[in-house]
Amino acid sequence: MFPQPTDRLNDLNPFLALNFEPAFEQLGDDYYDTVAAAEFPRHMLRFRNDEVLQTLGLDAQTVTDADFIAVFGQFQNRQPLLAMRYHGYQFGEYNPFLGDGRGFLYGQVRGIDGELYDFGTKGSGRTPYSRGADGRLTLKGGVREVLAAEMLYRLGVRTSRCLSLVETGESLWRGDEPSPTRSSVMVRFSRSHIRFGTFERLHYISRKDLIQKLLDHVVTYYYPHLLNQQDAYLQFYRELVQRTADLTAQWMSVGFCHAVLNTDNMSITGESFDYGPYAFMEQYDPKFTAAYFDYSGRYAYANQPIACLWNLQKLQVPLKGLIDPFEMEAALAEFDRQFQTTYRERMLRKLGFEISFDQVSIDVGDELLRRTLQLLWETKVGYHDFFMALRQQFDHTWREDATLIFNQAMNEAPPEKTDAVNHLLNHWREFYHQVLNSLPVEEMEAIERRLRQHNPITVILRPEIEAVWEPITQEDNWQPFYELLERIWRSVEIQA
Ligand SMILES: Nc1ncnc2c1ncn2[C@@H]1O[C@H](COP(=O)(O)OP(=O)(O)OP(=O)(O)O)[C@@H](O)[C@H]1O
Ligand SMILES: [Mg+2]
Repeated sequence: MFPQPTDRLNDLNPFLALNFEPAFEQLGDDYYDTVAAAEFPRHMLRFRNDEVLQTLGLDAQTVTDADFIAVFGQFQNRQPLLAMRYHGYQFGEYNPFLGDGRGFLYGQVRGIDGELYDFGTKGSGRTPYSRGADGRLTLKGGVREVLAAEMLYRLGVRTSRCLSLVETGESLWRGDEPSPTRSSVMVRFSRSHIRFGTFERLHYISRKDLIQKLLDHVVTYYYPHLLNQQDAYLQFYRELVQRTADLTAQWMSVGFCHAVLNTDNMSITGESFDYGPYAFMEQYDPKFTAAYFDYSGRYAYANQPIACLWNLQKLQVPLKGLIDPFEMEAALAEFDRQFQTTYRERMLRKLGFEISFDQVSIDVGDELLRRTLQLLWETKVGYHDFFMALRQQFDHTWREDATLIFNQAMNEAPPEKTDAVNHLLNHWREFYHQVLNSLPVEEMEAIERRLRQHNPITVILRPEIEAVWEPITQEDNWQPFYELLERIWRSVEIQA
């Protein structure tokens, strides 16, 4: 049933014919260990990301499933495979025993956009950093990461994506999944796997020379516009602060809780990756915590900005021999403003509006946002349900008559809450009505369009994910998973 790898020669397998650029490899072996991939008993391609193939300049029609398996399941004909070395702060504690313990950097290539990308594996076998663990990824873990990355990508979050997921035919034992459970190997397509923790390790081993070399590498490959500029290192840090603040705002606006914001899961490109125990929150709840082992709520939904800020502050330690610490602090002080600006902008788009001098002012926008969050909090209406309802029910008549706003929704609050809820809702309606009326009538179309672009009609709350996992685990039925992916891809209208 499953295609098996053929003997296509290197130059016939489109992946092996790509022009690999050994950027990280050229840094030298202070930064990685050369490792071998595990040999798996079986290879079943469960997911291939044909959209990513486009970024690679490949025509999906010419890439067979067997090509995927040969390269991203069997790891044929490619060396060296590099287990990257890194440390990290995990839940606030420094851990010097990390590193790619179940993955490696398979290779790096330029996309047709001119950017350098990593193929990084997860679940590809043991390495010197496996610490007694099996080096494997559960199939469910792989499925969850595919879904998160595709959903976030669609919602305009700067994220890595999964290029492939191959089921590998082994039985794994895990404390957090009914075991034995199935195994997989995933290949991630990412801007970079250099983590904050990659720098932290070099500081820990007191190698300022290696820190500088890595910093030069990061600027050259990921911040090339800063090359030859004065203070390029400081500007890199400043831009990373900005990108990370933007990323945090992107997560928050889409109701996403990453759950494991350790410094080994923070990319120096400001891209989001490593989707383990993440969750999209059902109802607006600042304290919502996704990882069952996060007892203190350190990485709760609303703590994400402070957690990322803390991580950026920790990154100053390895950088401080090369960048003025006062300047870094000043750059970090911009985090909050950047976060607020992006969060406000994204949330107002979800409400249909654009902040600008001839549209909605910052003050009005902030007031609308405050009232919206209060309404969500008090009514406990689903976070995504609310915005989905806004998208689906929005009508031009709302501009004429405030009582028509949401007249089909949110009448289902528990009886004891009805009065308070109605009161809040009425206030919200009036304010929304006022904002609509402050704009020219021609804006109504644009508002409708924004609502379609920023509010997904499909979300992947835990029940949705479990609903596709059940048929896979019960009867090896992958259809619901593929259907969910289709719905994710169609969940928002793509901006022209
Ligand atoms: N099953 C495993 N076998 C070996 N090492 C593991 C395993 N699971 C996790 N690790 C190691 O534990 C640390 C934290 O793992 P985490 O769950 O954050 O994901 P990951 O494996 O790091 O992958 P990535 O961060 O690239 O998504 C890493 O050093 C990782 O390599
Ligand atoms: Mg990780």
